[in-house]
Amino acid sequence: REKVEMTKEQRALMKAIVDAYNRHQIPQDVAKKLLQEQYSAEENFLLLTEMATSQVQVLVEFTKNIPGFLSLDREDQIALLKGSTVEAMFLRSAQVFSRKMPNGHTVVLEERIRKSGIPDEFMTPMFNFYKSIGELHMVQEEQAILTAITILMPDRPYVKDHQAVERLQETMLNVLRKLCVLQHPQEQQYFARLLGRLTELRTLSHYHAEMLTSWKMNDHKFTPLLCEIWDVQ
Ligand SMILES: COc1ccc(-c2nc3ccccc3n2[C@H](C(=O)NC2CCCCC2)C2CCCCC2)c(OC)c1
Repeated sequence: REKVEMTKEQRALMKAIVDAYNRHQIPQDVAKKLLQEQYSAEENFLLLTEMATSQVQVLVEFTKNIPGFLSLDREDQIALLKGSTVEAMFLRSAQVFSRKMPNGHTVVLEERIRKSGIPDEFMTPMFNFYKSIGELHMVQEEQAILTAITILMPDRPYVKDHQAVERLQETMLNVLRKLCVLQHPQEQQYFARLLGRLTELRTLSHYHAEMLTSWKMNDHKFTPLLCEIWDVQ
C-alpha cells in the first residue's frame, strides 16, 4: 500500500485543533463527583445542567479555534453551534465514560448513571453508544477532530452557505482519514467505523429533549443558556 503521509498544513491544522481541544477541557471532572456518592434524581439533574452549561461555553471557545470557522457567515456560525451542542455533549460524555479508570470504577460509574434519574427506555441506546465509542480506543487527536467534524456538519438547520461549511469539514475529514490509517494500520475500516458513530450520535441526540423532560423528578429547571440551545421549556 502507498505510504500515507500528512502534509505540513495538515499537521499544523491537527495541532491547532488538538491544542484547542486540550485547552478547553471541562473544568471539574463529573466522573469523579459521580464516583464519590450516589445523588438524588434532583441533584443529578442539577449536576447535568451545570455540566452541560459549562460544556456549551467550552465548546464555543473550542469552535472559535477551528481554523476557518470565524471566517464563516456569522449566522451560519450560530446555526452550526446550535445544531451540534447536543451531539458534542454526548460525544464528550462517551469519551468521559470510556476513559481508562481504575478497575471497578467504570462499573460504579455506569451504576450511578443508571440510577441517576434518566428514564429507563433511554439507557440501552445511550450505553450502546458509549460502549461503541469505547471499543474504538480513539486517541485524543481523533477525539478532537471528530468533535470538529461534528460541529462542521453542513446539513444543520438554517445553514445558508452550505458549500463553505462542506469545504471546512472536508479538510477535517481528510486529516482524520490519514490519522486513522497512521494510528490504526491493522484496521482497514477504522475511519469508516468512526464516521458510523456520528450516525449513532445523531440518533441518540434525537432523544435528548425527552430524556430531560422525563427525568424522574418534578419541576425540571434549566439555565437560560440551555433553554436557548436545547429544545426545552
Ligand atoms: C440527557 O440525558 C443525559 C443522561 C446522562 C448523561 C451522561 N452520560 C455520562 C457519561 C459519563 C459521565 C457523565 C455522564 N452524563 C451526565 C453528565 O454530567 N454529562 C456531562 C455533560 C457535559 C460533558 C461532560 C459529561 C451525568 C449523568 C449522571 C447524572 C449526572 C449527569 C448525559 O450527558 C450528556 C445526558
